[in-house]
Amino acid sequence: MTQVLTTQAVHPPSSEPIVSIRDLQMVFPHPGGQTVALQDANLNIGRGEFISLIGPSGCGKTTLLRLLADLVQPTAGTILIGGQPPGQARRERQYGYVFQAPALLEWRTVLSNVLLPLEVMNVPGDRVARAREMLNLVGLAGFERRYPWQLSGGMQQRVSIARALAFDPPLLFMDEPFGALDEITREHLNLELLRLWRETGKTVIFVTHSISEAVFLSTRVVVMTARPGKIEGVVDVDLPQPRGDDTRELPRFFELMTQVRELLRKGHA
Ligand SMILES: Nc1ncnc2c1ncn2[C@@H]1O[C@H](COP(=O)(O)OP(=O)(O)OP(=O)(O)O)[C@@H](O)[C@H]1O
Repeated sequence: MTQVLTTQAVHPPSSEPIVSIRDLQMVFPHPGGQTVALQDANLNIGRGEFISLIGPSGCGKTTLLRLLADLVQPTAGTILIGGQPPGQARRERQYGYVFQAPALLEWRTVLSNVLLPLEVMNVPGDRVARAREMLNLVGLAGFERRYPWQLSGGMQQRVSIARALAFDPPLLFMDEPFGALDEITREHLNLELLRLWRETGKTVIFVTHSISEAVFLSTRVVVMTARPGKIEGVVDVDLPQPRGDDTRELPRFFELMTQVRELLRKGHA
């Protein structure tokens, strides 16, 4: 693993990592062979970091998120989330998960989509107030009674972020949440996400295919390589905070994009 620069996080990571990944390996068997989706992955993530995972298609980014979320079990290695195995972290609702597609229930209103996980888990307290608060946080106050099909793709993805935040988890896993959106909407949601990250102090692990999105959002960019999926290097993003549209004009922004691109090329080679 290559350390390229020093970390400059807005929420300085504590000495105790919130996520610790050690010698992680994931092999999927298939008829006639096996796919090594992930090999020798090692990474510590500090509380309050914003980590992007970037790499070619099939390099194991989603697999890594699914392993962290206890949706699949590794063939070797260990993961600790807040010092606990992923299964325990899941039971304690330590993370929210935002998928590439918003995956909202079409027959439920925006408010009741955000309420759903609170209802399913029978969370005590004023659930409606909590759901409204989350919708407010993602800029959707006033849209509570709309249905998903009445919203744009970007707004639907905001609803799914509000839903993932309903339990107020310290960690947010996001798998290419803005991949299907046009560039301007994506840039707008990037700004919104950074605002949310600053206001809440959550730790975010974000999968993307976009170099500029990764550099703009992150405190560190983890570059992965395909077949077998490995961590090629980690770029520490020392751009000043808070970031805004002018961040994209900084010479340092372009330098960091070049560093990420070079690591990606190295991985491809
Ligand atoms: N459940 C599964 N069974 C068998 N193989 C799988 C399974 N899940 C993933 N794989 C394989 O593991 C590899 C990594 O897949 P993964 O979806 O993690 O990649 P990715 O980097 O997220 O790709 P993309 O950028 O295209 O979303 C791929 O070769 C994929 O075919």
